[in-house]
Amino acid sequence: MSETVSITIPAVVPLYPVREIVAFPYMIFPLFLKDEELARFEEMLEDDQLVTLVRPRDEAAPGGIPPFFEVGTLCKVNQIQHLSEGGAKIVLEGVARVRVTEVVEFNHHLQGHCEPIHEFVERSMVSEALVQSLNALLKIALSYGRPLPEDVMKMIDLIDNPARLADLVALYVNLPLDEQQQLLETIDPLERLKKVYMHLTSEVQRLQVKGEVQAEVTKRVGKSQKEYLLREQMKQIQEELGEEDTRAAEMTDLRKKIDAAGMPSEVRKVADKELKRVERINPASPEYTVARTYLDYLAGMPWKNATRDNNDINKAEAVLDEDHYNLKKVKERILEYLAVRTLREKMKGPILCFVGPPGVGKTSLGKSIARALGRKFIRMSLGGMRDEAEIRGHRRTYIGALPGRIIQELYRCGTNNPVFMLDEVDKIGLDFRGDPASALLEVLDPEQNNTFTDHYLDVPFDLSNVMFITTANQLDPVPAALKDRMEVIRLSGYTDEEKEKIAVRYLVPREVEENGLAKNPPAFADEALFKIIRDYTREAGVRNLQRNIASVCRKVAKEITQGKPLRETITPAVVEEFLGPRTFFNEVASEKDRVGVVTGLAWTETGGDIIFVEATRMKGKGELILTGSLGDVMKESARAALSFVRANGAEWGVGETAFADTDIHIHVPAGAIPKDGPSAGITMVIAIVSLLSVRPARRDVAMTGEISLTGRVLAIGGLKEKVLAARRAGVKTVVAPARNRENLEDIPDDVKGEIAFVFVDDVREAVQVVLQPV
Ligand SMILES: Nc1ncnc2c1ncn2[C@@H]1O[C@H](COP(=O)(O)OP(=O)(O)OP(=O)(O)O)[C@@H](O)[C@H]1O
Repeated sequence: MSETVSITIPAVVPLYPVREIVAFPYMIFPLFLKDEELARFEEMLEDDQLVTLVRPRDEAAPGGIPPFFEVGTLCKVNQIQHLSEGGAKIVLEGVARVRVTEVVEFNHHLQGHCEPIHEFVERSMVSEALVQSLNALLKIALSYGRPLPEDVMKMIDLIDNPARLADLVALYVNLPLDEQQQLLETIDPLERLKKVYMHLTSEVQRLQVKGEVQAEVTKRVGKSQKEYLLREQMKQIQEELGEEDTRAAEMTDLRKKIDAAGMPSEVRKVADKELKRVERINPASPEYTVARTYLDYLAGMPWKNATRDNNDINKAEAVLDEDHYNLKKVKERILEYLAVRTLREKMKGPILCFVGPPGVGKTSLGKSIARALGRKFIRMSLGGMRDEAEIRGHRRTYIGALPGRIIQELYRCGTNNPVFMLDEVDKIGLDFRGDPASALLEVLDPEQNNTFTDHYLDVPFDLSNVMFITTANQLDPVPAALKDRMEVIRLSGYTDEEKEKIAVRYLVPREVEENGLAKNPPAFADEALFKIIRDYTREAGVRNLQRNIASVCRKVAKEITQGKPLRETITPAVVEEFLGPRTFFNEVASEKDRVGVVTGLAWTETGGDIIFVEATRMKGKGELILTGSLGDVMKESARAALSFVRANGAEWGVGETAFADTDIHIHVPAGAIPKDGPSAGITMVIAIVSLLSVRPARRDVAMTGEISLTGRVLAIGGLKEKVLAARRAGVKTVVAPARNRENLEDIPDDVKGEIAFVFVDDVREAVQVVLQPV
C-alpha cells in the first residue's frame, strides 16, 4: 500500500526569502514584518494567498537575484494581523514541499517556478516500527519536561502518515537552521523519519543528562542551603550566649595541635573527621565534651616526640652506681641488657622483670635506668587490677569513657620512648570484667605492641619504643605467658650491714634533705642505725628503715623549730627516745628450748621469715589436726611428716602405741597469716619427733627442706632470703638440704661468719642436730 501527498499548485508562485526560519509543510507559524516589508509582501500576494518560502543561500551575489536553496515550502497566508506598535504578524500554514526550479523577477517582486514534490510512503514494517519508536521516544522526551503544545501532541497521536510525522517532529527537535534545511530537502519520508529519529534520540540523551545534573544540583543546593541556614541559626544562638569566640578559638587551637602532633596519616584522617564533626556540635551538649576530650587525647599523644637515648654504657654504669649500693650482679645484668640494646638498634628483646621483696630497690633501679638513658620515667602499679579496661580503655560509646592507663600515662609523659615500669605483675587479677593479663601481654609483646589499639583511642599507637620493665615480689603467681616474655632479674634482701651502708650513703642524706635539715645535718651514729635496723624493723628491704630514719629527722626538725638545743649526733639512746620502745625482739635468743616447738624458715613475698611449728598431743582417735592458715601443699606436707614418723618412730623410741588413742595437733603461728609450700616438711617431722620422744628442740637452730616419705630432704628455693631472716631473728645454726649447698655462695661472708650451716640429705641427720639428747 502506498500513499501520495499531493496538492495542485500554480506553476508560478510569489517567492518570499526568509533567513531566520525553515518552514515545513503542516507547520502553522507567524512571520513578523515591518511596515515597508508588509507593504511589499501584500503587493506581491495574489488572490490565492499562496507564497513560497525559501531560504537564500548564504553567499549573496552582488546585484540581481540571490541564490536560493532548491527546496522550499509553499505556504498559505491564513491571517494578516496589523500590530498597534507598527508592522504586522502574518500567520502562515505550510502546504507542500516544492522544488524551485527557477526564480524570476516580476514587477519588482520575485517569483518562483515551483514543482510539487510527491512524497511516496511505502507502508512497511520498517516504517511502522519507526513510527512507533518515534512516538515512544517523544513520550520519553516529554517525561523529561520538554514542553510541547497540547494540540501538537494530539496531532502526533492522530498522524499515521510517516511523512507528516517526520515533519512535525522536525519542528519539535531543536536543530540548527542548516540541519532543518537538510531535513526539508530529504524527500524520502522514511529517510527523513530515520534522521528525525536520530536527532530525537540525541535530544533525549541530552535531556536525560541535563535532568540528572539538575537533580543533583538541586539536591546539593538544598542540602547546603539547609546546612547554611542551620549554621547561621546556631551562630546566632551562640553569639547570644557569648560562646562563639571561645569556641572558634578552641577550634583553632585544636587544629594547630593536630597539625603539630605529627600523627600517622590514617590517624590524621580520623582526627580531621572528628574535628569536622566537633565543629558542628553544640558546645553545650555532652557530646561536644566527649568529642573534644577525644580530640585532645589524639592530638596530645606523643606520636613523634621522643627523647634521644644516651648510649654511653660507662655513664649508665656510673648512674647505677651513684643511685644504688652494691647489687653487683643485678647492675651487671642491666648493663649487659643495655649494651645489647645499643648494639641492636631496634631490639625486640625481652622485657626486664625485677623480682624481689619490697623495698630492695626494684623501682629505684628502674628510675636509674631511665636517668642513665636520658628517658622519661613512668610508674604504674598493676596490683589488684581486675578490669581489662584499665589497660585497654573503654570504648567511647560508654559514658565517661577514658583511655586505658597505658595510653593515659604516655599522654601525660609526652614522649613515646619512656622507661615504663609496671609494678606488681604478680598481683594482677582476673574476673568477669576480663583478663588484664592478656591485655598486658599485648602491651608487652614486641611482635604486636607496635600497633597497640586502645579501645578509647581506637587507632593504633606504636609502643615498640617504650622500654617496659616489670616488677614482682614473687614469680610464681605471674601468668606463664607473661613470664615467658620476661627476663627475670632477682633481687634478694639485704644484710644488716648492707642496710646500714645504704642508710649512711643514701637514705640518711635523702631524709635529711627532705626534712629541711640540710643546713644543720645531724650525724647518725652507726650503732644508732643498727639499732633502728634490728630493733625497729624486720624486713628484707629498706623501706621501713627509711621510714624510721625519716621519723627521726622529723623529730629533729620539730625540736629545731621549737628552739630546743640541736641534736648533733643521733645515738641509740636518741633513737629510743624518738621512736619509743623497740618493736621487734630477738625471738629466738629470748626463748627457751621446748618440746614440740621447732624453728622453721619460710619464704614469703616480703622476703624470708622464721616460723615456729608447734606440735601437741591429746587423747583422741589418731587424727591429725592442722591449724594456722595452712595451704594445701603445707597440709599435705604435714601428713607426709606424720606418716614418716609413724613408720620410722622406733628409731627414736617412738612406738606405734604412741599414736593409739591420740590426736596430734600441729599449729603454725601467726595464725592469721596464710602459709604454704612444702619446705616446712623437715620442721614438722622434727616437731612431731620432739613431741613424741619428749626431747626439747633447740630454738636457735632453724631449718628448711621438703621431705619425701622415706625421709630424704629435697632442695628448696630462696635460701638466701631465709638465712638473712634467720640471722635477723638471732638463729645460730641453719639446717638446709644438701642440694642447696651451692646457694651458699650467694650468702654474704659476714652472715656466714655468724651462722653455722648443716647440710643434710636425710631428715634423721637433722634430728641429731636439732633435738637435745634425752
Ligand atoms: N641498693 C640500694 N642502694 C640505695 N638505695 C636503695 C637500695 N635498695 C633500695 N634502696 C632505696 O630503698 C627505697 C625503696 O626502694 P624501692 O621503692 O625501689 O623498692 P621496691 O623494691 O620497688 O619495693 P616495692 O616492691 O614495694 O615496690 C628507695 O628509696 C630506694 O632508693
